[in-house]
Amino acid sequence: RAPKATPAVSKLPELPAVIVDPESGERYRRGRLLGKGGFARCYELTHLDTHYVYAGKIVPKERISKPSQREKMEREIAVHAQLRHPHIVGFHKHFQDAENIYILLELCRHKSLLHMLKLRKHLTEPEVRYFMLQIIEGVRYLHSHCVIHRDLKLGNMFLTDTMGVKIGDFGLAAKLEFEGDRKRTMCGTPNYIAPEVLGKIGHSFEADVWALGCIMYTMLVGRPPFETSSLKETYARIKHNKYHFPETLSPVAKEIISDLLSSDPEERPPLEVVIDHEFFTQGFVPETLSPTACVTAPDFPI
Ligand SMILES: COc1cc(C(=O)NC2CCN(C)CC2)ccc1Nc1cc2c(cn1)c(C)nn2-c1cc(Cl)cc(-c2ccccc2C(N)=O)c1
Repeated sequence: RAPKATPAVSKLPELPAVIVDPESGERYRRGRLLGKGGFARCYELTHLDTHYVYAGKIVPKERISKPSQREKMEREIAVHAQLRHPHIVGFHKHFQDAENIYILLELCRHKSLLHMLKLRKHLTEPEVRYFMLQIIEGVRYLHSHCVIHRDLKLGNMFLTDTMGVKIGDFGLAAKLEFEGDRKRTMCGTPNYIAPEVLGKIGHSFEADVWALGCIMYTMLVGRPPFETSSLKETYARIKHNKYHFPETLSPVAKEIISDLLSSDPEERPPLEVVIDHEFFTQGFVPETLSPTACVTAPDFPI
């Protein structure tokens, strides 16, 4: 029998070294590839006049040829463009040319919490207090603007020069249209998916609170609470709320994480209650963190 032909994956055309915004004529030098996510490739883009450096997400139009893919891209831009907050990644502008869609975002030079955790294995409680308080402020801002992020995860928590946290990647975000509105579908699979999203019974802001519980557990323990080698088993553990705490975790950390990981969305505390929990009020919170210290394992527990 003739050998099976390998499916041809269309090779993307080389991107130009200088990218021009057709409407404004502004030019950007394309620097190094920072990473890939979904259909996007992310490069350092330097404005040739101001020399300002952006994280430029570039999406080839041929990769989003279906109407549903185009609508998803347009929704991500529409949601992110309206947001402005110290703990939300800055949205500068977007434009397109014949081949690509370009989204210019705030560059976060210390990458993300995912990169940091990979170097550190797990973080200390003071560091988790420092990062969680900023992430919670960002999520409170989103919810106050009727936006559910729906894919809060360490890889979307970007770190600035001063180790500040900025929430990014609004590719799965949704805007609720009215009080009590609930979403029943989602195109794409969040990393820390809540039980009500799995059960397709309708989800809202509480799905983000669940993800915050997963993020906090992962930073302290070094692995996600429901992680297994099989997606089916992971989903079964989420549905049955099956996870364990290592003995090393303090009782207050266990208590707030358990609240955030309540199976019933209505039992998860509102974020204004979370920040008043003893874990955040009774423990040392660093004013600042040093970039170098953060990415090297401490010799002693701080
Ligand atoms: C200097 O700033 C950065 C350096 C690096 C870096 O050194 N990456 C190295 C990874 C290993 N390879 C071999 C060499 C490059 C990563 C992110 C940076 N900053 C940054 C990225 C940003 C944003 C703001 N700031 C925003 C907003 N979005 N993204 C963004 C966008 C997309 Cl499409 C992918 C990813 C992405 C990059 C890598 C892994 C994971 C991801 C991910 N999906 O988050 C990130």
